[in-house]
Amino acid sequence: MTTAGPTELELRRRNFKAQQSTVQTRKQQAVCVRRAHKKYGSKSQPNIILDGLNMTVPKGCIYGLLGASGCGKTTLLNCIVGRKRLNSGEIWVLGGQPGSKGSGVPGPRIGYMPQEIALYGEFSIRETLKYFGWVSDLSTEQVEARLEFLVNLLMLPDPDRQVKCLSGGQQRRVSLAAALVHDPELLILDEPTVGVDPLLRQNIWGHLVEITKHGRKTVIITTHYIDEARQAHLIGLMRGGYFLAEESPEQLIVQFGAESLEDVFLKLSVIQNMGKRRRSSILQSVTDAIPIPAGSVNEGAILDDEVGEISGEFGDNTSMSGRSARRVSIAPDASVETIPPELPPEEETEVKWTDYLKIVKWSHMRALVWKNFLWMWRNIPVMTFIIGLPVGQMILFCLSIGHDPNDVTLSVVNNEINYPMERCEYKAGCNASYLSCNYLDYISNNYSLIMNYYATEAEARQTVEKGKSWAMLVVPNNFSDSLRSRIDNGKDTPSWDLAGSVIDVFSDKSNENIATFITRDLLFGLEGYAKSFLKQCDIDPKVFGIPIKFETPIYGYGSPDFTDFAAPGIILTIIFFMAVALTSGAMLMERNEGILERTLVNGITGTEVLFSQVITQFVVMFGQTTMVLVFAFPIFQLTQNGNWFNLFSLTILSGVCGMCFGFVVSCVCENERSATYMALGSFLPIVMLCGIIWPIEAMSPYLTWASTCLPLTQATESLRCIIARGWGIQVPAVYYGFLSITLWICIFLTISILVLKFRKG
Ligand SMILES: Nc1ncnc2c1ncn2[C@@H]1O[C@H](COP(=O)(O)OP(=O)(O)OP(=O)(O)O)[C@@H](O)[C@H]1O
Repeated sequence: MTTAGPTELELRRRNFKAQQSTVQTRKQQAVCVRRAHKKYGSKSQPNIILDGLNMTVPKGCIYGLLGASGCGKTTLLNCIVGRKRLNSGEIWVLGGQPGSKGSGVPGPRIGYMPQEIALYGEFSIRETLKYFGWVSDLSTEQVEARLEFLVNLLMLPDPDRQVKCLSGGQQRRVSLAAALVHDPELLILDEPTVGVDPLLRQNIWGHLVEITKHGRKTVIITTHYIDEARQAHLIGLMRGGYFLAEESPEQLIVQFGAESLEDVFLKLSVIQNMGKRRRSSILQSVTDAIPIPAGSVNEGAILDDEVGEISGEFGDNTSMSGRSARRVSIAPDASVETIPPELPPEEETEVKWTDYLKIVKWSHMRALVWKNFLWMWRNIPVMTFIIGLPVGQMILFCLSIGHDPNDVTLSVVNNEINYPMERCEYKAGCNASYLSCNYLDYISNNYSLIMNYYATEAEARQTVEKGKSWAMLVVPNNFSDSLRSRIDNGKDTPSWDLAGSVIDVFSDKSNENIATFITRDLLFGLEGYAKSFLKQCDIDPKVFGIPIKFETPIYGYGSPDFTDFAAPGIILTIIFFMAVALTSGAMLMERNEGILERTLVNGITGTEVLFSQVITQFVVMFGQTTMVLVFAFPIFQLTQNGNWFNLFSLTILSGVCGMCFGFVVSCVCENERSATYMALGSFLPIVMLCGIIWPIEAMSPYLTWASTCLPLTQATESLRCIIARGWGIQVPAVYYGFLSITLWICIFLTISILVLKFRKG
């Protein structure tokens, strides 16, 4: 669609006047790009995308950015909206440099529609527009009014339908509506008409023409339908990192005597290619055969494909770099010298020092937190799983870790009895014939050991060697008599009785834990049996006991309990890593679907995104922590002698710490896969080094030092002190845990904020 007759504004758009390139003139454009260089890839293999590109978008125009796929249009737009950084060059947007304080860019002055859909599939159209409207400081009533208008303009379906249920074309229109909802000064649309039918495309262009009519709004649009760009006031034809031409479509068509813009683009591309090979005489003849309108092409592009400026800059066309000054811009109509007086005023925003102190904006926080909760509400099965998962892990821990092994089999060769003719059974009394049978019976009854009897050592040894039994016990044939002699004679016991009163144990120590349990049971069992036997003989049991007595412990448990030892570390680890997974997952989802980029262009800051996630995830973590603690203590009866508040707050802090680590993971990693590697890669070191499953005192001295600095080490020790010793916050071992984890939260948050701030392009 074209407007009838040249308006004053159109005249202005066509009028160029050579003048000095000053910051002043650059600030007066809607967008002004100078000597832009942007490359991806490494130093040795750079992929140069923008190569000295100049671009001038006057206020109040529709600027069509055209070029082949992959030529760098999206990259250029991302640099303009402040989401990517140039390697060198300058960009001015609405009078300021993107990202500088007070420029308003990124912010609600811009409406940005990225190439990807970048919307929340679970939200309805209404909710989507409400979110983007709120982000841009609109009230709910204003959003509703705009919604009605945009539904009509873009022929959107019922606003209460969910975005994920719409067709691809409908989703693109919702995405466009989200960019238009706050009626911004500068609209940047990356291929808004892809997949849109011709009638609707016409509507969209009609709307763009309408909003730019009064010169207050500016539109930059990329499209693959080159001919629809005829409705733009200016077009930039991009190729090889710079513009082949930057001119009004009518003028280009006239100058090149072409039928369509597509023809112009083809001609310019051929000319540019020929310039690259101008030393070839064969190609030179072809070049000569193509009619080139005088002064209409970027000579620099022909002469030297490394250089890049072509801009016929609106009121600024002498601003060429040394290199690009060799180029000839597409000539403006030099006959017209006047510039209409009322250029849109220069945007100057005063920056107060207090602005630097404002970390978050409450309207932004409201929109973000509302959006996060709405997403959760729409994903109840996912959320149930997320809250239920730590509980499941805790139940598994309580059921599986730290308990004594059951039914451990031992192979016994008792040479005191004539096996298999005779049975080895308990016989009461001081004069019982086989004390070994009484001892083995005592052990079987009091410990979870199963005795299997064999006639020969060879048979018994085979069972151990084949893994059917964990140890072989060999009882000497005169064990009972020798033991009695030992008790009766004390230090005068003959050496044969000393040797004859010893049961030999041959263990399978391939499983250290089970071997240790067997050793413990045999020793404690012997002590227990000896005491009962001595009592039956009216002898003081102390005679046989070792001269050390373990009284009731001051803290902790009578018998070693690994479940209670490991529980504090396990609780903190579960909550920490669930938060890592949840946060990095949520952030990466937003980032990779382009939603985060879009939100940041709307003026939301990385810090606000982080804080909103902190608030939302905190609620989730609260639920997770409560459930985990309920299952660990009241239900599974793990020891808890301490203050519930301290226990709860330290667990929550570990979740917050995990959340902040999740932010770091999502900021540093490009995709879910690298995030998974990073999270998994950190899991085992933390579990191994933080004293969760083994005391840090047992580590090598250097590791002990390193371990002390890790996020969960002090916290685990602190939690152990709280629940096992019942210590309060005033005790250093307890508050060190709180301090260390708080310090880690600050470190992770700072890293995330810095990475979000500085990692662009
Ligand atoms: N993050 C990135 N890292 C490395 N290369 C990139 C990155 N983003 C884009 N590129 C490369 O930069 C070039 C320009 O990409 P860009 O998306 O800007 O092109 P485009 O003109 O918008 O293409 P299209 O019209 O197909 O969307 C492409 O070759 C692309 O592969």
